[in-house]
Amino acid sequence: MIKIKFCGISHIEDAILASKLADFLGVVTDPISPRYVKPEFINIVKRFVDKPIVNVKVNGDLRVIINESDADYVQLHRVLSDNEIEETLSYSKKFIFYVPANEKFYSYFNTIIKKTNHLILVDSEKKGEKVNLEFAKKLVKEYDKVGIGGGITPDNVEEFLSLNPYWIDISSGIEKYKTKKDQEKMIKISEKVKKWTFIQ
Ligand SMILES: O=C(O)c1ccccc1N[C@@H]1O[C@H](COP(=O)(O)O)[C@@H](O)[C@H]1O
Repeated sequence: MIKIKFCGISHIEDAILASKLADFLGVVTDPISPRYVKPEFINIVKRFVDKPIVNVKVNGDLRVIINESDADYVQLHRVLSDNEIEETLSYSKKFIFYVPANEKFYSYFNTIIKKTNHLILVDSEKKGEKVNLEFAKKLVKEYDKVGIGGGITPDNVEEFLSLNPYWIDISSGIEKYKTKKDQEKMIKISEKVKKWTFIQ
């Protein structure tokens, strides 16, 4: 079954429901985000749920990010330098590498898959925009650990599932308002993913 990551979790009750419906829970600990929470929130969430928690970060030093919480994964939501990619090889942490959905980042994608075997998230170049699905489709075919994010909602999720990614990543599309998840939207997406797998 295609896996689900519900991202931008900032309330315990949302984390508890997400842990019943999704495979990964994302917590954004970068102050750049309106969904920002302190890294300590991850350690609190881990007391309530048994699904892997992803610490999503745009900026900051890798060593600091890795050590600031007990997250199971670190999602590096920026384009890394060659030195930073090399640096990730020295850590035992599991990473998610963000690849912006634009042809000009195809060589970056290739560098990551040659050097590492971590998860990759292909997501829109600009937050709030829909991902370039043609580019996402190409990456999904070339590497089996690609997830897709960027503009997924309960109403359009089938379009993303049809590319058969390893996982899908949803943040704003499951919100009631910024920072608060809409439980009905989370349930609707999870049901659609289950049904999709069943009819394939
Ligand atoms: O969600 C955020 O606020 C965020 C901030 C900074 C970097 C990444 C962020 N979220 C990631 O973007 C995807 C897609 O989001 P959306 O569904 O289009 O709103 C999300 O799942 C996170 O991995």
